[in-house]
Amino acid sequence: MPDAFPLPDPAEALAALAADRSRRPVLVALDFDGTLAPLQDDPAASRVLPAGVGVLADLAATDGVSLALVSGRAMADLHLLAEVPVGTLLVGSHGAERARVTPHGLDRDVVRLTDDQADQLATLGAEAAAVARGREGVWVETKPTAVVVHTRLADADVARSAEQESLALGERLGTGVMHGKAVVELTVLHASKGEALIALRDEIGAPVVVYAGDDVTDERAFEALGEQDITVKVGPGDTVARYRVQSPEDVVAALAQFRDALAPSAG
Ligand SMILES: O=P(O)(O)OC[C@H]1O[C@H](O[C@H]2O[C@H](CO)[C@@H](O)[C@H](O)[C@H]2O)[C@H](O)[C@@H](O)[C@@H]1O
Repeated sequence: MPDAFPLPDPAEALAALAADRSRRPVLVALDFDGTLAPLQDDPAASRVLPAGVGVLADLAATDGVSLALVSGRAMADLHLLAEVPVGTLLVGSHGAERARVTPHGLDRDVVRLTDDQADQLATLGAEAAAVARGREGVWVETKPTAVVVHTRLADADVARSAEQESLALGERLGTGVMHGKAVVELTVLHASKGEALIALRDEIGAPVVVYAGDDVTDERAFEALGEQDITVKVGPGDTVARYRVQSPEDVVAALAQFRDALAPSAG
């Protein structure tokens, strides 16, 4: 099916960026699920595409490039599943968790909830479990700052009613609500991929950010970036990104081309 909103492929913009040494360091920031890792019924089965593993390692080792993963995943989950190279910056829980991969494990900021927030998380968990109860294929994931109602395995009408109830629950008891791909996420902390990305860019002093993502939460990141940045929507759907590719395989191919174009001028 043709895209309702056709957007150019990022290849040309990435090639121009690679050729321009004045625009370093570049922050290459990537979403995980649906961007580097194809979507799975079981979130524990998600992995970076095999062809992407080496490309990420090469980018992380390239002078003038900082690599970051910016994900809704809980930090521990992201670190375990993504297996990214030392030096990679990790943003988890949509911005609520931050870490850097070191040779000895994660150097991380631990999220501390107030007593009230911990109570709120427990209540959301219990109420979300009540939404899932009796609905085949609906289940609840618990993260340090959120609970997530998953509906990917449910029939369409079951999924729809579970998502509607979850959204209402979030409005009633959550601090934030996010409706992603077959998930409704109910959070007890305000967090945004956009704010996290801008904080990373400022810390690194990157004049250009390359960001790719596939889901509605990635729109917060696209919105936070500017004309000088390269924002890439993965797959179909409305977006404020400037470029589009169709799949995680396309993301890896674009990153490989970027890596190759950077190489001659890296020394
Ligand atoms: O920001 P992301 O890296 O894209 O993470 C967002 C959510 O990812 C996970 O859910 C999504 O991926 C699952 C595995 O492919 C899929 O089953 C689910 O339907 C997707 O929504 C994760 O489970 C969530 O906690 C993340 O917020």
